[in-house]
Amino acid sequence: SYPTSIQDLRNPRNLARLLLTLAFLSSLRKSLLSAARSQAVRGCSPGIISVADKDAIREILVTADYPKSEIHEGFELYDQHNVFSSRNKSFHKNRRRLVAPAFGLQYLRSLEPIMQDSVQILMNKIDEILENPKSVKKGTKVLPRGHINMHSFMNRLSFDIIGKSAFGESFDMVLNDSHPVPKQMAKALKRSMQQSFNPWIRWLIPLDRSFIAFGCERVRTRKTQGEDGRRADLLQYLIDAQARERAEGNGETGDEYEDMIAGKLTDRAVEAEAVVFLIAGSETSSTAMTNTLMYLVNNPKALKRLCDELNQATATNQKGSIPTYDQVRNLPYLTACIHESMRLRPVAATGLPREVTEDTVMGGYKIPKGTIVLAALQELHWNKKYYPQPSKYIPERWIPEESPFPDYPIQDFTFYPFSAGTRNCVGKNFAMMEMRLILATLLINYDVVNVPGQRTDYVQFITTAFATESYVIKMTKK
Ligand code: HEM
Repeated sequence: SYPTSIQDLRNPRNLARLLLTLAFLSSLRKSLLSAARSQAVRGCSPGIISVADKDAIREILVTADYPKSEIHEGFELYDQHNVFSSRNKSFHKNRRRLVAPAFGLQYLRSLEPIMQDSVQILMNKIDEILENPKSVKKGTKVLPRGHINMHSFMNRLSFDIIGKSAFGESFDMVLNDSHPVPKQMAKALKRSMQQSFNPWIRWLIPLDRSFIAFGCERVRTRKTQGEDGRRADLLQYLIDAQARERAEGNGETGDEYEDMIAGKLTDRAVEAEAVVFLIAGSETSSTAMTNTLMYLVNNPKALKRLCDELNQATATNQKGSIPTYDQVRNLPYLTACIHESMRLRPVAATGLPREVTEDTVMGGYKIPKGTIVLAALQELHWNKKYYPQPSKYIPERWIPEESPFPDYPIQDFTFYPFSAGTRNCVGKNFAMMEMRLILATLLINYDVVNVPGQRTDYVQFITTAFATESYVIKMTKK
């Protein structure tokens, strides 16, 4: 029942109802006006199109390099552009120049111990559950002996690794699964995507951005510790880059807005970039690792061949130990298995939106200025012109001398799991190192077997995720 007279409004619940309705109507009016405006601009053409043609995708991402769409502003943290969200090319160029060296192979070497320690903790936890299936967190479903929810553990492990790498502190998700930040973040990102398409939702449920405050607090603590707090990690790289910029006379002017637009590494910018690493570098890696394990347990021949390769490469290691990155970085079959799973299930499956800046023609269609285009990566990766038997997991197709499809060598510009062009994934080397080390460690130390009858369909908010948030594998210690 809505208020019908001024007197009714004395009741706070009625007043709240009226305000909520007005907010909703105003937001709806805005959405309709904006839709009408775009329709007027474009005539009858649609506002958003999904593009799967190889040349058109290359044009979107590389040659024309269309700017990211307005939706990316949902990733601005504390009104700061950042390397992921920015739509401004000169800002992005400057910020990327400052951030990218942190992901150079040289610097990543220093993160190897972080990854190794984290995967050791994971192995300890898996061993504990194999011994006693009830030792999962209270309230979590107890699975039959030997069954491990790999989706959950990959997710928790990738948060621990990025927590340690970007903030110097693990979330201890593998151990306790109770830190509020990963859950808050996942929820906020999902909602932020929903809000981008339905702005009125923000009136009903405001975004919980407490995970950003957490990240900023950690950055400030590290900075106040000075040299005593120095560690070899991504955050330290940003802090050192800021000091270098200041020492070279490229520091801030003091005008907050000007500094932000110019891409200067202000204190706020360092905080924003560290939080972006957390957002961009957690669920992406964990989904890619779960996908690879899922394909392997469903393809025992490929699994056996990979285990043989890994065992041979680490034959001199003690039983139960973790390989070094040097032992696993150049293994062709491991790389092929990861590539094949990222071909079949790229985490940015539908592509992220870009905006066409001038009238153009793509694949024979006129595309008016202002249209949002999505590079449909999964469609491209499943095109049988480039990948025969596209729905099958065949790692050998990535090894030219062994490919069952010698007439179909892998072509350039048909595989974009990390996107391409100026906005490609800056964390690609980090992700590949993490995936190689973790998958190798698990497969060297455990026999893994498929548990049939599970749902494996997925949904996409910003990146793809298992719809059931679960994928169980049967494991036995070797
Ligand atoms: C398997 C794991 C990963 C995949 C598949 C992946 C994929 C991608 C893709 C497709 C983009 C382009 C997004 C767009 O077009 O808007 C991207 C951008 C980005 N990724 Fe990753 N990513 C992964 C891991 C990581 C990690 C571990 C980090 C950091 C630690 C990271 C940091 C970033 C950043 C900062 C950007 C924005 C780059 C820019 O616009 O200059 N990613 N990633």
